[in-house]
Amino acid sequence: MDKLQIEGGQPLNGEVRISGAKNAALPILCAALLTEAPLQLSEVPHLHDVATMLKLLSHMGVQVERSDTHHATLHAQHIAHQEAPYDMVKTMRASILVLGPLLARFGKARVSLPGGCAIGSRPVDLHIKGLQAMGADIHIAHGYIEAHCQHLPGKRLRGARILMEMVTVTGTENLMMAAALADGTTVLENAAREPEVVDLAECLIKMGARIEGAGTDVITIHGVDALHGAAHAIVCDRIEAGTYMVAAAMAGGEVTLRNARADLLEAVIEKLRDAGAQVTHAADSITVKSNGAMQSVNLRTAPHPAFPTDMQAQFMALNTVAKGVASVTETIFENRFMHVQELQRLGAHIEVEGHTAIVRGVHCLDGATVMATDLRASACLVLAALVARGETTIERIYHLDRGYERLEEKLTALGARIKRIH
Ligand SMILES: CC(=O)N[C@H]1[C@@H](OP(=O)(O)OP(=O)(O)OC[C@H]2O[C@@H](n3ccc(=O)[nH]c3=O)[C@H](O)[C@@H]2O)O[C@H](CO)[C@@H](O)[C@@H]1O
Ligand SMILES: C=C(OP(=O)(O)O)C(=O)O
Repeated sequence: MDKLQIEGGQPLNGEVRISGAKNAALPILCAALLTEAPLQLSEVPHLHDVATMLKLLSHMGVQVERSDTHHATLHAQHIAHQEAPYDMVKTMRASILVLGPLLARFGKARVSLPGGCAIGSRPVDLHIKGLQAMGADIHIAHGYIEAHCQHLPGKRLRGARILMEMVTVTGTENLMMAAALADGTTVLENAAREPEVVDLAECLIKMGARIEGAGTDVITIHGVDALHGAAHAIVCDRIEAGTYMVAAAMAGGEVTLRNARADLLEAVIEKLRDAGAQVTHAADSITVKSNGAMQSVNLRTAPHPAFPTDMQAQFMALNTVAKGVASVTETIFENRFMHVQELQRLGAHIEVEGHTAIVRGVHCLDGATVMATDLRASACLVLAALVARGETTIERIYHLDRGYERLEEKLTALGARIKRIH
């Protein structure tokens, strides 16, 4: 299994190009299932999760053509199986995103239940309830969600008003895709406002969907009979961008992110400024300048546009070496403090009380061997290692490859001493 070895203490300087967003690419790849015409995608990030999704879609019969690593054309003309098997779903929860499109276009779907993961139990009950409100007949058998709408007129889902009791990102995306081909109008209330939901809506609109309100908490979808092909560039990854911004703030130096949008990162930029970093931006770039001396920042995760849970672990790393005491509260996932124990191995002072971690900044962290447990926990350990004294070895880095494209190459170009050991 690959490991990362990082020699801490180098400032970061230069430019880094941010890739397309994993969390936008995954639903948009599934949107290809909604049409028999080709969907041409650019800015597709080169990530393990994207490869897994393409494997799942190919298994169903989608033809995938790659002209290079960042372009993919998906053609879902002939779908042989409307099924997502356990072996594929268990490695990537976002596989649940095939459920809405399959049911909407083919009137049936069989998708393995995703089950829990390191950060929490992550049920999909709201995806199921929403599809049931649209008339689908759904039951769970042998660990699979078995859904059909053969009994409905035209074997089509029907539009419905759906009030989602919690804000769910993939739940909103699944229902928006299903509603795009439903008979009548669907109104999603308490919808997720994340930029990745907006990017999916923009792609669906290019494919002929009639969607209003994406980016607000009420999304209205007027179902159409069929969607057509389109070309779409995936929005930049705000979480990858945020991770490099925290790296620059902690390590000190001046880093410019290209293909990055400050308007998608307002809560993160505000916290970085509170911590003492200088952040400036242009239309599609962000620059972070820092002398490496950070102040502690309190934070509380919540749905967009508030502070994202996917940046919580990275800011925990920042707080471990900042001046003062910070409280970090996680409100989205029940078990997203797996990095705390590993940060403690590097000398961090952190106490966890329920959903809040109290972090007392220390003068310096010391390199050690640590283990990555999930995607953002892994990123947090990389950030801590960049400023720790001596060498840190991070084991189980396959989690990082799910969500960060060429991480060690990008950091090396900025001046970090980091290498992958196979
Ligand atoms: C592929 C993708 O886009 N992943 C992101 C997506 O995950 P994902 O879409 O899985 O996360 P959700 O927004 O659905 O989860 C939010 C909360 O709602 C709960 N919930 C969700 C659905 C449901 O049917 N029932 C239920 O109780 C979850 O357990 C969690 O506590 O949004 C999360 C929250 O911003 C991010 O951390 C993930 O990076
Ligand atoms: C939790 C994450 O992803 P996923 O929902 O794909 O597990 C993440 O991107 O931080």
